[in-house]
Amino acid sequence: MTNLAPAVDRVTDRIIERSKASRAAYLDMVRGEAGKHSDRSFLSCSNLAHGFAASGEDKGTIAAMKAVNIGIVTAFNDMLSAHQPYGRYPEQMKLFAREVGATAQVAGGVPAMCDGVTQGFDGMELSLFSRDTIALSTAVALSHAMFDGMTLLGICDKIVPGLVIGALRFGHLPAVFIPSGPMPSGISNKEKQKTRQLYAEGKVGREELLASESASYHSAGTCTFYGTANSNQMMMEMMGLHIPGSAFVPPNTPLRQSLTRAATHRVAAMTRKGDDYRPMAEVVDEKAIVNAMAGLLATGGSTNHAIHIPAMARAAGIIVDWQDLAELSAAVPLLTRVYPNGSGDVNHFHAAGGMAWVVRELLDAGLAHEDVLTVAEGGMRAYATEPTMDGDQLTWKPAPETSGDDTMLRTVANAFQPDGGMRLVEGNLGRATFKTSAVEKERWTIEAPARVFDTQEQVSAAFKAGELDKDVVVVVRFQGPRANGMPELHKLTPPLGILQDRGYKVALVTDGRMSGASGKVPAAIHVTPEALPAADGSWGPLAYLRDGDIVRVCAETGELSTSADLSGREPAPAPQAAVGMGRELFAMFRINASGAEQGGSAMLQVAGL
Ligand SMILES: O=C(O)[C@H](O)[C@@H](O)[C@H](O)[C@H](O)COP(=O)(O)O
Ligand code: SF4
Repeated sequence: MTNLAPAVDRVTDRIIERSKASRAAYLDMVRGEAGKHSDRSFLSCSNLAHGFAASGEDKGTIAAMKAVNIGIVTAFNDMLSAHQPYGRYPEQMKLFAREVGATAQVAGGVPAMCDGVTQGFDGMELSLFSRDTIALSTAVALSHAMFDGMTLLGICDKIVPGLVIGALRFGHLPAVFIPSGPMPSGISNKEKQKTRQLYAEGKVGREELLASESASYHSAGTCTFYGTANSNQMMMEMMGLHIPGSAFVPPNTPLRQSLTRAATHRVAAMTRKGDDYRPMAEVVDEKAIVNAMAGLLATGGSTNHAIHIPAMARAAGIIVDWQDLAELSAAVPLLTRVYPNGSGDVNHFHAAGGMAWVVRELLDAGLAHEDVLTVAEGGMRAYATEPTMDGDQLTWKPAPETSGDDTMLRTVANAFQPDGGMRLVEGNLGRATFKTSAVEKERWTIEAPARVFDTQEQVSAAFKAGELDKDVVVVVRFQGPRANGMPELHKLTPPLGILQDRGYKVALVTDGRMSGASGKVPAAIHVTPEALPAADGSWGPLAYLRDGDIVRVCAETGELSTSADLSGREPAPAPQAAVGMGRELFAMFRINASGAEQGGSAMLQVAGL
């Protein structure tokens, strides 16, 4: 085993030390649950009868209490192309479970928002808190306590983080996450972006735009850009919660079905009923969280994980912050360029060597922990292999020795950037995330007069009126968790990209989020503290900014500041909380939300996690 890189060792030790009390409390809770609820023997006859009444041919097996019963938590719906294949999974998984003398039941469903459907509209203001809604729904499903193990069916943005958070609170059970795979590649992302910019300039109409979008997002499976959904799949590999190499195998293929079968069999083999008990609580430890961060940085993954990783970690009693991420980013090189960080998509990435390549490179360079418990036998090294069919047998082969495409996938020794895709920028405007992997290096430093907006619609109107045709730092505030649920402002990418293409120096500064698919335009996002006043009445610095203030964003020096003297200024009036599209129902999530760096969660904050 390779010696760990000093930064990985240092950050891991710091996280372990910082988390000592909270991690011990978490593991005590889990051990207590394992004693009380690790199978259904504590349930009453009436509870049990209700629990297996509709289980058909599995009833006798479940009632006999001897066989493993697997709980399936599913995020199936027709809205997410990535989740649509899940509709048929439970029936298949019941067959697979019976193959090993086990049973499976759908414990419950969880909601799933497609950020692509809600992007740019009111529904996007529910997106971040849909993660916690998913965690709560996962707990409701598993609270039936009929299960010896659990399988989680979810892929996209807030769904995997929500499932991880919810399942961790049942961490006495073994867990395997089961993806469905990316859709076949459509038109190139560059073509898609070009048509979008032409539409934003009024040079093509909705008909051409819809044709282009539909040629990109064209069938079942995960969208193929490397956004939050596919960053989730990378993380599940890095955390050892997938069957190795499951992340990017296409849907509706024999290999995909074999991986789903293997996942079902694997959960059945890891319960307390057998001799290889692997509770999720022990798989997701500090080293697994560091491995997830290392994978995120090495692949230029979604900035949303600067928020979700702290939240998932807290659910396991582990406290991480943006300084941890920044120090790892300085040590973990960028090994991949997948759109929006390059031109190829996840199908090309998978074909070029994929996650097996990334894991091998990170392990061999000591940039990820090898001595971790995973759901696979063989620990983290097993994830440096890729699954394939040998006849009808599922088998694994080592990652390729040479990259299938070195414009997309490289070794540590020949990385695209010596550091990871994400930087911390901070100063008198707060702390923020800056994704360097998707922005040309000459745009990492922008200093220009600010134009300050309270909504993304105001930005679009100013763009259309030609008011932004100059060097400008576009500030969009009151977009934080407590203000309006911290929506993604991804619709700003085309107009700001046009300004950039016109030769202007442009940057975005916001307490909101961007899509994992956002790129091209330098952006300091997740600004914390957010503009809206905290519970103690203190306003975030963005609330005091005015048009014309000089703002400097610099990913090289890690700076986010203004030369304006904000002292003595009155804050801008905060917008009223919106109603409609269900947003009023999420007021309790907004009022109690923690800052983005702590995970942006009312649920975790109020639970004291
Ligand atoms: O974080 C993400 O990855 C995004 O939320 C993504 O899931 C969303 O669907 C984008 O909006 C897709 O990009 P387009 O909107 O450009 O299609
Ligand atoms: S990747 Fe984004 S747009 Fe695609 S299905 Fe998932 S949530 Fe929807």
